[in-house]
Amino acid sequence: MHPLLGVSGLNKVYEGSGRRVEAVRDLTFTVDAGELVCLVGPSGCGKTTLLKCMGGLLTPTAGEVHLSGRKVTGPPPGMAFVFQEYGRSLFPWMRVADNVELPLKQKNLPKSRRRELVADALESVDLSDAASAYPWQLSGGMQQRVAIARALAYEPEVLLMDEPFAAVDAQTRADLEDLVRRLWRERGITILFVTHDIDEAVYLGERVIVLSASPTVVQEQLKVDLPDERDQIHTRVTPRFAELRTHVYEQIQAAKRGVVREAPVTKSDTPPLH
Ligand SMILES: Nc1ncnc2c1ncn2[C@@H]1O[C@H](COP(=O)(O)OP(=O)(O)OP(=O)(O)O)[C@@H](O)[C@H]1O
Repeated sequence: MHPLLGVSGLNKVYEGSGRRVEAVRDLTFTVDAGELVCLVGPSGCGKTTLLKCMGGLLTPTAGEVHLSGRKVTGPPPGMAFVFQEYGRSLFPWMRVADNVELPLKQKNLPKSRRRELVADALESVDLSDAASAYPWQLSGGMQQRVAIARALAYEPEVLLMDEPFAAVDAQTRADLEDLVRRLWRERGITILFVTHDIDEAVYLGERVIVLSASPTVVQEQLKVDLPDERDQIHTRVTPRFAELRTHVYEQIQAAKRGVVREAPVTKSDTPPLH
């Protein structure tokens, strides 16, 4: 079976204004259909660059991205994004429902189907009653839920999320994390979630891919063997959660010092239970 998403030998060099930055050196990993994978790495390690290459928004200098066996050369129809800056990703002059509906207009769906998808997505993020509000009338967390609804309504195969909760307060963030896990379980979407927050990566992911400092390679892949049912109060205080987060933390520290593990990439590479 082919993985749904494949990144092979990805390299990205930015050149211009007398500056040459090798943001991503050599990245190879795959994501299976229905997985929820978190990518975590030090600040500036090229996470956004990687997601933009995966989403066909940037052309890699070398290497390839495949979605369902097809090479990505531009934004693929089966992918949706949620970015960190919800304030900039929603149109302030459009009502919530219109913001959610906008990308669907490219899909040539009848108006009635579009309305159905919008209503369903807003209900999923618990915002049905905000359909006719403007984004600026909502809190930051609510605006990010609108951005999530817009991505859901599009019915993507893959959802790419780039530090989507970095700008909201801690309590809202916890709620949004639980929302992502719930939507993932209910809808069976494949999710690639980028974060620099180690706890968030371990709490959310079924697998964590640790990236090195720039120029970036995969430092390690770690299977998160926490129970499927997770909750903010109990999961985060389990000994296993602490072990996993410590392990990822150590890997990131090693990555910052430039120590790459000798056998970095195995899916079953989970620190032993103590
Ligand atoms: N358009 C660009 N032109 C030149 N250099 C760039 C460009 N975009 C990113 N870079 C450089 O590439 C490197 C990786 O940047 P990127 O934004 O991908 O990292 P990141 O891991 O997402 O960062 P953060 O965690 O701080 O959001 C940085 O050194 C950055 O300065």
